[in-house]
Amino acid sequence: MDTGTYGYPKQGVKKIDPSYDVPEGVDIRGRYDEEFAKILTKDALKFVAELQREFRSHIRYALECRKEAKRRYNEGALPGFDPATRYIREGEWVCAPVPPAVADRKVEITGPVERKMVINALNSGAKVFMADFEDALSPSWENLMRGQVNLKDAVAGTVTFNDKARNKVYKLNDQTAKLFVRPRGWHLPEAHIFIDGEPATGCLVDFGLYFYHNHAPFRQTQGAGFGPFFYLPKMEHSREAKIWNNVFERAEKMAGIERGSIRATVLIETLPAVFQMNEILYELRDHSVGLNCGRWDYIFSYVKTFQAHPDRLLPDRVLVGMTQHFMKSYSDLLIRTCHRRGVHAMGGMVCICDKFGRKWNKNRNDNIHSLNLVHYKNKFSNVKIAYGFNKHAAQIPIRDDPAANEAALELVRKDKLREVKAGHDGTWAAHPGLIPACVEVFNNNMGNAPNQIKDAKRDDAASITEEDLLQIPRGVRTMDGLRLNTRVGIQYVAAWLTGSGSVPLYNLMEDAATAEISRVQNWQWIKYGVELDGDGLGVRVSKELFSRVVEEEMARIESEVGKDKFKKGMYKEACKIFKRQCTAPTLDDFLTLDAYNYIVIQHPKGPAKL
Ligand SMILES: CC(=O)SCCNC(=O)CCNC(=O)[C@H](O)C(C)(C)COP(=O)(O)OP(=O)(O)OC[C@H]1O[C@@H](n2cnc3c(N)ncnc32)[C@H](O)[C@@H]1OP(=O)(O)O
Ligand SMILES: O=CC(=O)O
Ligand SMILES: [Mg+2]
Repeated sequence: MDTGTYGYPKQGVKKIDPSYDVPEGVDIRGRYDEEFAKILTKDALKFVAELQREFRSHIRYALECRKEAKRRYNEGALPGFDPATRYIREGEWVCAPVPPAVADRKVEITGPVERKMVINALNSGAKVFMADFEDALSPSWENLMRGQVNLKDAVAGTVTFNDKARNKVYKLNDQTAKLFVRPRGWHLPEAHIFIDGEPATGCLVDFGLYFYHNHAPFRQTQGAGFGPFFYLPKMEHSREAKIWNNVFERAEKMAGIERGSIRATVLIETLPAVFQMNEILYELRDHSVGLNCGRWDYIFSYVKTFQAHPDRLLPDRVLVGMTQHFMKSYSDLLIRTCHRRGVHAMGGMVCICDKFGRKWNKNRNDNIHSLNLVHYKNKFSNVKIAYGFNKHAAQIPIRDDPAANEAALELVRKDKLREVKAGHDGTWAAHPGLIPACVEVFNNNMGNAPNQIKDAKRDDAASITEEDLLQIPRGVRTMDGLRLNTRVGIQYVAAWLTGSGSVPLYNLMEDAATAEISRVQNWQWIKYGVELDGDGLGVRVSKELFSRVVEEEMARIESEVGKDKFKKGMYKEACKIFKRQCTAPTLDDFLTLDAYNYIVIQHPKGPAKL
């Protein structure tokens, strides 16, 4: 098809729908857009289709293996180190040297591939910007394709954004962060691109299109001969890392660039993967720049892995912080593993880690509101319980309240101090407002050294055992926790359905990973009828109780966001999805898989369901 058929014909002539010029076997079902067509070129799609054809059976097999592992865990098995790969764990080998362009990664900012945020993130003063097609992005056709356009312009150095309402033009500074791109996880399909009659694998679309258009300029302007750079999410086993390694080799061959040019940091954010860290690095040893503690998905994965183990219930979400033994063991072992293999050990998304002694008093009564629990309120309004656990939350700046903002920043500094002292080479922040505080802590503790790979060997962590990594988190469960999970979960899904994959809720950052914790925790508590032992109420969670909590939290959301926004938003649909998932007899693997059906818009309109 030549480009002449794309446009709209002259007035009076019947409109011909423009369409993409596709290679054999590829069918684009997403809306046509001239800008998108510059990304969805025939050659770029040919590359994506080649990746899909070469790796689809490997991906299918890896996903089948996940199911098989789930079946074993559900029958009582525990994840652990694989005796068959002991030689890899015990062998003396190192990954390829870290490329000089990314030796220093002290502070990394993350964010969705939205145009203004891409510019702000690259200008933020962070060393790296992780541009996210994953936890922080709702994968609608528009978001994905605009994201590709934005990244292409960013790599070319030409990206601008005109905020007409504020009369402000955004453009890149002279000095910008280095770009890493995080494609979706293996499990997510791309329902707007069919290859040989099947939806494409989401991450191969994200990777393939980005790589195809950007590898050459990226290596020239950003990577000093290396790159592009990636973050790889949600893997459960080294066989998945092996697929990525092969994808990278295939891409390098296509581009005619040296093997080992592409580099990636793998997020260790599933419980099974913590036992595979050496094996994952080994598979990617020519393409690795380290591992990252994806702490939020990791907590989600703890619940998911132990979904059939009622003896391993999580306490309130805010209590599962980095000082819980299983979390500390995970981050310590990650540091040791990475440094032993010569690569970065990256910390996680900034959070509050606050020793707090919580008191029930009159000021907290709002949290037990209604549910006909007035008598409980009265009964317990004077009860004082000092729990002394850590409060754990993804922090962003608090506008309009300097004192609260300073207190939050202080907690961020503490979390970052813990990370840098433990030996992490860098950390994550979700907002530009947190970068100076994080930079200060890392610079103060690392001086001019770009990283701690050689200096923080953490040999003491060699003794960390399977028991350490699986230890049940301590803490209480409360009605507050159930309510907060519900209120946050529903609002997050509502935002996701309307195109926002990361949102500020109650002065904290929520994204797909944090929302997953809320969902699976509710599911677990309902499934096992847990007693809410933390607030002295002694109430057991049941479907009926949850239904009433949902009703009341929906009323609260409506009053908080206002009737108009509530009506126009997708709160009711979100509530339906969230409620169904929390009460399903078997746990859905991912919140976003079912929700994805709601955001697929195919052209010409066809059945959206996958
Ligand atoms: C568990 C994980 O996977 S963590 C990684 C995935 N999650 C993320 O990446 C979350 C990233 N963060 C965000 O999306 C945002 O910070 C939010 C949604 C939490 C809050 O966003 P907002 O409400 O817009 O924040 P706020 O109004 O304070 O923003 C102020 C300015 O900072 C910018 N900004 C905020 N966060 C970011 C970011 N992460 N990257 C770049 N710019 C940002 C805004 O665009 C805005 O710019 P402007 O003043 O030029 O208009
Ligand atoms: O992706 C990061 C996480 O914490 O999850
Ligand atoms: Mg994650």
